[in-house]
Amino acid sequence: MAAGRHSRYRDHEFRDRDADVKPSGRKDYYRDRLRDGGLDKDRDHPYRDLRDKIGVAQRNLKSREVINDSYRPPLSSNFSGGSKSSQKINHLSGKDVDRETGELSSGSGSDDIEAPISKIRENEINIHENGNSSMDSRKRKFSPIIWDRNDGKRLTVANSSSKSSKIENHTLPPPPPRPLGFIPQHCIDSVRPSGSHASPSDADISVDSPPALLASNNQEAKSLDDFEDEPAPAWSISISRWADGNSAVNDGDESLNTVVVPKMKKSTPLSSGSSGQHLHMKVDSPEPGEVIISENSRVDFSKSYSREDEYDDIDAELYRNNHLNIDGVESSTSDQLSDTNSEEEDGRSKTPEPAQPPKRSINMLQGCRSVDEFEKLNKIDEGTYGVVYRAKDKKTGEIVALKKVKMAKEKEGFPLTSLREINILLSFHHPSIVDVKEVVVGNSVDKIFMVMEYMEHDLKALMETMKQPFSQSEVKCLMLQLFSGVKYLHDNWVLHRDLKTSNILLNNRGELKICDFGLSRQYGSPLKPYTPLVVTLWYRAPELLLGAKEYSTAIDMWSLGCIMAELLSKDPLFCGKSERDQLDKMFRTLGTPTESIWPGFAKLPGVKVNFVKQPYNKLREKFPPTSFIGGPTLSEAGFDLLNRLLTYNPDKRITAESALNHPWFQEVPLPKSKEFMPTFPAQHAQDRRQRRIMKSPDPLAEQRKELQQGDLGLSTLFG
Ligand SMILES: Nc1ncnc2c1ncn2[C@@H]1O[C@H](COP(=O)(O)OP(=O)(O)OP(=O)(O)O)[C@@H](O)[C@H]1O
Repeated sequence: MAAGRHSRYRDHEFRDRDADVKPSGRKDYYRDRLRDGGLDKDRDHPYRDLRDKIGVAQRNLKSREVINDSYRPPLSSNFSGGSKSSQKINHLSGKDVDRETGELSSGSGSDDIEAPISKIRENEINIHENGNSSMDSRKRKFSPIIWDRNDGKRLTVANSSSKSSKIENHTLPPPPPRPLGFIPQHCIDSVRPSGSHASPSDADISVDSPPALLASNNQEAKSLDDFEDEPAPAWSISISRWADGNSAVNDGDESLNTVVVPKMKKSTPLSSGSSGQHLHMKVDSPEPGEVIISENSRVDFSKSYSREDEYDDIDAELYRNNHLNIDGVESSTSDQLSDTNSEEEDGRSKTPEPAQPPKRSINMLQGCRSVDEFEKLNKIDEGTYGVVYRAKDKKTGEIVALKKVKMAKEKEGFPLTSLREINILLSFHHPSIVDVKEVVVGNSVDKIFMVMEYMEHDLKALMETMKQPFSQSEVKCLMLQLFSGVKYLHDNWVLHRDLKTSNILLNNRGELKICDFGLSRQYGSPLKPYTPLVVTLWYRAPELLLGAKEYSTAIDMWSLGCIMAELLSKDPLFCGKSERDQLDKMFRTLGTPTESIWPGFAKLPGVKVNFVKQPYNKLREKFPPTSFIGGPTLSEAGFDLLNRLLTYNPDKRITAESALNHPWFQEVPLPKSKEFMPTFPAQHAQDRRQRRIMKSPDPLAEQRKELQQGDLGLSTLFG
């Protein structure tokens, strides 16, 4: 039956697989609605091992595997989800049991547990199993060793499976070693002291200009880069902190945290003999002890190594400035930052240098192809961190998305946000996370592009073209994929921190993928203060809006609640114009929180502001069980899930794992199979952003504005 329906579907419904022909998506969409709850047991595995096609990425992937194998401790099987012991633990603990501290899971949520919902997922919905069989071997290639950052000792993993039906497991395991990104193994080998098992986070990279790059750049020099639609910044080394090239990078602290860009002018071809051209940067997501925020939120690696541990990153820097402002320190941010810098410089000159870990060098760009190997088709969008193009791989004809790392005003190094995004996306493999195939370079190393699988839509732009919102079964299909992707992120100690409908991509095979990891970061235990200025305003959790100093995976779950509501109604749930307005709108709908429903609420920095006092949760009015006026409706179970996502107390907010097992997904209408999701005309030729009607204030734009104003965004809430 299902197979028959499947093939009929294929006969009738054109899927825009090559992304170049426009199907009559609207017609398909409404016809598909009739198939709500239709199940398909005869599905293929859409997960395509794209990296196998891409030589560079494949090599790098292999490198990461080898790297991590070399770090793998005897405990590793406990993390794999495949060992008997871990199965036993999971069976004993049951599906509601909190995830074990430090457990690494493939993200399916059903690795080891036989539960009705996992059967549905495996046999009917076909969302997770696509990743499962392959995911076991393709999950993030991190070593499961947990490192204590302070002393570098290996930590054991507690089998604490405390049961709690009310408090959701947002407790944090210690972080894993940092991903090594696209670092070739031989480079690691060459710099790792023999027998050393130092945490990868200590590693440092030095980048030589790759032969492939050098060759291709000769060709590139002939013509202007196709993808240059903005004047490329002349990345003048002379104005860089690291202008001194080799001397700078070999100098004390700076050698550990420096990005040095080759001495190269825009159209100067690299010569194959340019062995002196190095790009030095930290291997990992540059978090601990290395970042000073500059005007453009870029990495200033040169100053950072000796920073205090608790203020060790761009987030912490922002947080510290917030904190100082809260305490009433009167100084403009720029003053503050320059003061901080000079203090550190002073400190460095007075205090004896601590022993530095051994320097590690790596050839980061080795093997990168040239962007000339792609034909630009059109610009898709221009965001805060980059311009995204639709392009065609000239060799394979494959349509891809190219995200160009924005460095327009970049004077001082590679943007932190992009570094994190590249690192995370290259090390993550999950059906619900956008796949970055490789990194390619333009005619100079200041033009770096991420090559991603092309997705026809983002949910924001898509919903703006839809006359009706998604049906409940479609929303279920989308939310299951979303929860699955977010569970994978959280299981791997990453907070996305910018989940919103424009960062959720959908292709015409019904596959949803999370993109834009520019604000994401690894988190660890104990929590450190991070900036509350993350997450686009409309999707920002109340604890962030109220200035909580520590936050966790629950912030992403709040965003998912806003997204679920938006998918059901087609309109953003809370469209605040400012932080205060956002809270106001939230409280008017969900009720003003109290200390009894959210212990600790009264102590949050923002609570002193007088907000509307509204004692009732009126969310049900927006999503009633039935509607005679055609508004969005939601069953009891659906409303329960939405309420659990939009729970004020972050400790009680539902986790991605629990959400995947929520009864809403088991009741009719059942989640629609991806195969039966509607298709929509791909509007390739249009810049999605220009089409957007409603935009939420962007967190990075906010941060910049507030940095310029020197009040770091607290003026609205903190006086
Ligand atoms: N792989 C992809 N395929 C198709 N479109 C994509 C892809 N990746 C991103 N896009 C489009 O480009 C837009 C911007 O991408 P992205 O969010 O990664 O950039 P950004 O500069 O970080 O944006 P923002 O300012 O919203 O944070 C997305 O909203 C989406 O419409």
